[in-house]
Amino acid sequence: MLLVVAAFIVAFVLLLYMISPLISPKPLKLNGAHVVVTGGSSGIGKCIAIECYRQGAFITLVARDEVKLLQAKKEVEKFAINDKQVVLCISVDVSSDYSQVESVIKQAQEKLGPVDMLVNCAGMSISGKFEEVEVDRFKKLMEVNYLGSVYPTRAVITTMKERRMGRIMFVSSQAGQIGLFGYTAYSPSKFALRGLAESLQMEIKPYNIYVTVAYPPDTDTPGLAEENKTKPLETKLISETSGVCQPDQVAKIVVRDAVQGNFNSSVGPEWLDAVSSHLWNVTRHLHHRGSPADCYHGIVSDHRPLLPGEF
Ligand SMILES: NC(=O)C1=CN([C@@H]2O[C@H](COP(=O)(O)OP(=O)(O)OC[C@H]3O[C@@H](n4cnc5c(N)ncnc54)[C@H](OP(=O)(O)O)[C@@H]3O)[C@@H](O)[C@H]2O)C=CC1
Ligand SMILES: CCCCCCCCCCCCCCCC(=O)[C@@H](N)CO
Repeated sequence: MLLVVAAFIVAFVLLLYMISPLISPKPLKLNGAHVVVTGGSSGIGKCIAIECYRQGAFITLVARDEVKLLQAKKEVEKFAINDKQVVLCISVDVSSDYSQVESVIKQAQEKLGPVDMLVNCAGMSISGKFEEVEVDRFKKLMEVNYLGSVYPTRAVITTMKERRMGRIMFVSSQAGQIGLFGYTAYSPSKFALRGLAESLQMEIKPYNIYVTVAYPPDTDTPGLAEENKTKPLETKLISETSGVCQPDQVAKIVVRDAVQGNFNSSVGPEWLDAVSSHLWNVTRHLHHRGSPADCYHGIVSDHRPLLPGEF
């Protein structure tokens, strides 16, 4: 009798253990993990690398400019918590040629072991009115922001599936949740990441691999400073409603979410999530008076802007 009860208890615990990954994944242990960060030499990517390093990870920084890479490596190394930790630098364009990306990922795995977490943060932004953005920029942004995330992901996925573990982060943007004035070239490249992430997550959940999509607001980085040089006033005014974050704050939030295996990682005001899912309706209402950006045009051209209650 006692034996039967014991057997039941063992079976029950075993069952719980088996289904536990279906309920919520086991957090990834960053201590000793190998984290690859594309775009790791600057801005948000560099802060993500630091955040992981200070939790004991081994880091591979991926970007093009070797001088910036070495500079970033030195900065990251200041946050070591033990003397075994390593920061590896790899110079490659993540968007141009898959075989190159595949071969540098292979090199990184030979040096620091299989990739436990891939952070796709390499990216760029161009803003401007649709007809003023050079036509070839639309292609460029899709290449860097979208294909530049597909290639590294493709290069790590087989090993992750074999090992039945891993994390993949895509750094989208709030402009990847809602389309905004001035972002006709940028937003679609960030929306694309969500389609990729959702489809991929469905395929790889059975392999205990978790995908995170991060949606940061404007963040104080060299990339933002560059973008601001040519940003239309309307875009500035709209973006201001969401504020400007510091890259180390963003890094903390998105790394925590990736470690926990959360699919969405929103940074900044919670209300944006709600707005984004209802924006289509909001837009439809606004069309009685003009496009959503018109309320911001209002600010610019001294017409009375729409108030929230008037939507
Ligand atoms: N800052 C912001 O306001 C926000 C940024 N984001 C997104 O976060 C990510 C990082 O932005 P941020 O930190 O501002 O950018 P930065 O311009 O400061 O850094 C971009 C990084 O990506 C690398 N990179 C760019 N293109 C390539 C490429 N083709 N191949 C390899 N590496 C490349 C750069 O190095 P190198 O040039 O040497 O290759 C650099 O390390 C981007 O994807 C951006 O869209 C999202 C929301 C807000
Ligand atoms: C009618 C309802 C109106 C809703 C307003 C919502 C406001 C959202 C502001 C979004 C800011 C976009 C930041 C893009 C950041 C980015 O990715 C670039 N900076 C990259 O360099």
